[in-house]
Amino acid sequence: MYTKTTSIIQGECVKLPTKYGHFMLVPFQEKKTGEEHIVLIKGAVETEHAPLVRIHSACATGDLFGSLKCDCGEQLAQSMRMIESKGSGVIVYLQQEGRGIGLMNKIKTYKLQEEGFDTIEANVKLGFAPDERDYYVAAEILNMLGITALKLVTNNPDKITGLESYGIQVVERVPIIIHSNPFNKHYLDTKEHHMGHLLSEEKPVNLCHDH
Ligand SMILES: Nc1nc2c(ncn2[C@@H]2O[C@H](COP(=O)(O)OP(=O)(O)OP(=O)(O)O)[C@@H](O)[C@H]2O)c(=O)[nH]1
Ligand SMILES: [Zn+2]
Repeated sequence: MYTKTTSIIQGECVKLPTKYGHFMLVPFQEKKTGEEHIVLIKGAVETEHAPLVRIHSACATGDLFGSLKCDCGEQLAQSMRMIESKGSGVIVYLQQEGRGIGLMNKIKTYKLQEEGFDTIEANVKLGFAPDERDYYVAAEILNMLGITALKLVTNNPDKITGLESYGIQVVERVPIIIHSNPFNKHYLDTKEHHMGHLLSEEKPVNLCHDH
């Protein structure tokens, strides 16, 4: 169960004008590991009941270089556009490269994928679970921002259960519609059919009518 022991340091809050809109940026650092995470905030989210939030796991290849092998870069851009057009929301950018296995290992999985393994098989072949992520740090950051309920921008049900296991209430899932390309089609099919990602629905799903 989530406890309020703070294992994270919050840094200075500064303005970050971007091509998607104007945000405030706050860095966070885990005390134990030194790992750094980035939060972008738009609007007075601490006063909203359930602000729009995107929890995004780092993907250097997709987010920085525009790789077509995954949907990460486009999901991040769409989330920022969504928050900008709503006028408020939060991006929590977590250092969880390669679904938590790190860059070196993710690239090893890419090598295995070039040899014909899918994204799950490649992780397992290296001795990892298909997804090694945990959302404790995300929950802690959200708590520090005064956010205990939110609308989550995601297609991944594991993120919802992961956050809820640490006491964050996900009142709605807001899907991100991504169109596949020849380089990520197999990856997206695997996410949809073997990892439970909800890639075909188009409407926001209200998960919580009675709270
Ligand atoms: N191990 C591994 N990680 C990958 C691969 N392709 C992308 N990733 C990582 O997968 C993660 C995707 O992060 P997100 O986009 O936040 O999460 P998601 O599980 O796709 O869920 P939503 O985007 O919220 O729908 C990032 O950490 C990427 O680095 C791959 O083939 N193997
Ligand atoms: Zn990616």
